[in-house]
Amino acid sequence: MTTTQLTDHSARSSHDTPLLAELLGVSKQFGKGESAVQAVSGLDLDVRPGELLAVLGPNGAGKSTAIGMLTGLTSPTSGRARLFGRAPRDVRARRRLGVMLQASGVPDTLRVRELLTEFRGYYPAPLSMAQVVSAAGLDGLEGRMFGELSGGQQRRVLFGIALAGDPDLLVFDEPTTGLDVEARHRLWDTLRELAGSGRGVVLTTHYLEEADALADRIVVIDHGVVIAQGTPTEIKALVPGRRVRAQSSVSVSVAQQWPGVAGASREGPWLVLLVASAEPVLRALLDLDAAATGVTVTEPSLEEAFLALTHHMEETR
Ligand SMILES: Nc1ncnc2c1ncn2[C@@H]1O[C@H](COP(=O)(O)OP(=O)(O)OP(=O)(O)O)[C@@H](O)[C@H]1O
Repeated sequence: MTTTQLTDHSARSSHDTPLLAELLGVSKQFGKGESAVQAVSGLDLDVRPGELLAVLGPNGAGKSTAIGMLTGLTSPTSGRARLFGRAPRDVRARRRLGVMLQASGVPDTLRVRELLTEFRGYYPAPLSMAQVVSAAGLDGLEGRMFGELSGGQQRRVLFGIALAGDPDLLVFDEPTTGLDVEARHRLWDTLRELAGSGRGVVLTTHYLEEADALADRIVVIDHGVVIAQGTPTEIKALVPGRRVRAQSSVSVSVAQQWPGVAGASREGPWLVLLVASAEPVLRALLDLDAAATGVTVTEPSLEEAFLALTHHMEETR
């Protein structure tokens, strides 16, 4: 996945629609009665040209379901999905969309070149074979059968398939899962290039690091609803600023009552707190337990910050 000469789409996208795709109060229920699962509840989402949008959330949050409704794979139980101002299943909208899903359904016995030729054939103005091969990092793999490729190579082919039609909007469901560090960073470069050329790019990810490194905007979904959205800086500002660790006999339930404590846990003798601001918490800790030792204050990892955000929302819901 190297830098390639992708066509500029900025003029193309913005003249006909300010939003490439939109979910308006969509809900999705799978099954009925006791076994019903409410995967998504009243969710709003929009994607603009030239924007890289990361949809973040824990397992089962509703990310894939939301993406499925945006791309016409699934119909909402209620609410409305629009793709280029049309119903997502309208072929005129679908022609401008490229999707890379987690599961492929691609026949193992087809060769990479055949696959790309077939998918390019579905679109009125596809990228050239050379552009797809270069953008997806498939040089040298064109003659290989899909089923004989490694997991990471197969992901790259799926990426190439998503790009084949030269779409205005690209949707990737966990595109970097299974890629090694180098391949992941190369894919990031290509995703940046795609958004930089005026296309809209939506990706779901579990990796905060990835969303932080790439996204113009992050939407955090949990239990089928949007619990936060904004730039990476805005999202990080929503979550607690410090991690306080101390050997202390103070219980987790007592510490949770202190102002600004968003998360508290115990690791053996250690009390671990995620806090908005360290000073008042340190004061409360030492007031209650003058014998507390080994006190440290550090930046929380993004993982901890994210868990605190989703957990906090759960408690206040
Ligand atoms: N076809 C289906 N039939 C029944 N339940 C489903 C179906 N698809 C999804 N679900 C349920 O809907 C909820 C949301 O699933 P979804 O796949 O959208 O989550 P996700 O955020 O993409 O998760 P992950 O990160 O694990 O991929 C889950 O509880 C899941 O079990």
